[in-house]
Amino acid sequence: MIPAHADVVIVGGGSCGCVLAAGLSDDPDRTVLLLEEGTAFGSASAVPREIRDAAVLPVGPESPWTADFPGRLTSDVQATVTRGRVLGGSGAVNGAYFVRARPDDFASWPASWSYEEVLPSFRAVETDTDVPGDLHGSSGPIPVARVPRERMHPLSRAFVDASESAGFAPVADLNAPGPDGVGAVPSNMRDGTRVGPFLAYLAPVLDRPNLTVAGGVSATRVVMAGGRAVGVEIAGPDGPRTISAGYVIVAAGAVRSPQLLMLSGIGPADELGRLGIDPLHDLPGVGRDFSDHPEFAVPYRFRPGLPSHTLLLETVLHTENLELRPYTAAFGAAIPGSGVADPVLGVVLTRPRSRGRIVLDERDPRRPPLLDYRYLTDPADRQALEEGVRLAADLLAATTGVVEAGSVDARGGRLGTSLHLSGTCRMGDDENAVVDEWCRVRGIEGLSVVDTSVFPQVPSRGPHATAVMLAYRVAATARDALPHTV
Ligand SMILES: Cc1cc2nc3c(=O)[nH]c(=O)nc-3n(C[C@H](O)[C@H](O)[C@H](O)COP(=O)(O)OP(=O)(O)OC[C@H]3O[C@@H](n4cnc5c(N)ncnc54)[C@H](O)[C@@H]3O)c2cc1C
Repeated sequence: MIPAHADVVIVGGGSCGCVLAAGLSDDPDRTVLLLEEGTAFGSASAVPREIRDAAVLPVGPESPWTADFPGRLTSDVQATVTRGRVLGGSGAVNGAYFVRARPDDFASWPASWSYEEVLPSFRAVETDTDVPGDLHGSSGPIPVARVPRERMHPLSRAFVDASESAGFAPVADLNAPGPDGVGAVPSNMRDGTRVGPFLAYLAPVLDRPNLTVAGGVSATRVVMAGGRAVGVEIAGPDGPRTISAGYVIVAAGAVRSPQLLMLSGIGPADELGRLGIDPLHDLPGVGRDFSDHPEFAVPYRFRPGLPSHTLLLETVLHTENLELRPYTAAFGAAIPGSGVADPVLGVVLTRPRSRGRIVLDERDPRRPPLLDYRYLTDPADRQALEEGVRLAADLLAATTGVVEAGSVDARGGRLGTSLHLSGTCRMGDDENAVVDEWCRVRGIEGLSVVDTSVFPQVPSRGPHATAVMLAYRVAATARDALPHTV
């Protein structure tokens, strides 16, 4: 049963929402209500096999665990952008590549988020099963493991060999600061099971009497009174109603968090007014200047007879502004229904300069918004990606087992997105910042946004480990400050 009031209401049971709900309900004197639009599992054992299997991304067109959004990558490339819609969120359906942001990524964050400040939280969330030492955790709930070189798919091994022959250095631990090179992907998995924030953080505490998790419930508006968030309007199986809240945390992900703020009258006032939304609080940065990694797919075929079902990505090469990802499984095998028969070498721009924005649907702002990426609008991005594609072609030509490498022109290499959307409600103190350094919405009491929306920009690596670290650290910091019942 959904209570009429909770001390803290968290909107969105995704990667960050699960970690926040576990951290904040750790205090038995605080009631916490977690609202998730997708399916909520009542226990770890209720999680279906396709969500557990780290070799499969359960995100195809038929997936019941995702929501799709219209995306415009460039003026002439459209895309469907997938996000998790299930307890565990995008972290329940993702590639299980659990890599930390680099120390220099935190230069764009407030000083309280320097690499030195966040390292203890990176350590606290993980148990690294391969690498001992001070850089890694040994008692956190997320297991981090790598496929050793000798057990990699022959294609991954051959790619590592080709990279090293081309002069790139081997890197033993991609989660350690240090020079770029080629190394094994750190994955949040144990014995082939994807262990995301639901299984790691929330499932073990679901029986707490002060924690309610409600699935199939969508927050439609944050209710405001006198400059303060006082509740959440929801739509669920029992129809619409309002929940009162001592504090509201929006963790609906980088698409839906800014949309929910705007539907609540928090955002660029002129734009909200045009859409018929009463602008309660002018924050021009909501939904603006987001960043994500453009990813160009170079198709290839490898010698018949090699294993086809494997972890999708076992090794990557980092160099300057690029990540090269030799996906070993055909996307058709790893993403049911994707229809992509050949494996691809992904060429990712890790520090893109171009910025995009979320555009609400003028017909009805409650409909899925358009993600206008404006990829490659900065000429430096286009040039770097083209260099990456040339490097990919050279490395594929030198990779033993590759029998046909798609020339990008001939086989139609494709521009896509890595699905690492960040920065739609940026942290900071400039006029376009939406939240302060502790994720509190600027100028409003009782309201925070805690998810990848608040990253000042997309990290130069996948964002998942950084998202979990963020939620863990915010929960730990807010533990005493947020409302309690007694
Ligand atoms: C297919 C895919 C593969 C990826 N692979 C990787 C990878 O291998 N490595 C990596 O580092 N990153 C990867 N990412 C990115 C990473 O998983 C995400 O950045 C991260 O999980 C985002 O966490 P979040 O908490 O910000 O949002 P999410 O995990 O997306 O959570 C948002 C949650 O809020 C819920 N919600 C939304 N609106 C409402 C509402 N109004 N009311 C109630 N609930 C709502 C959603 O259903 C969802 O469960 C991938 C992403 C995708 C989609």
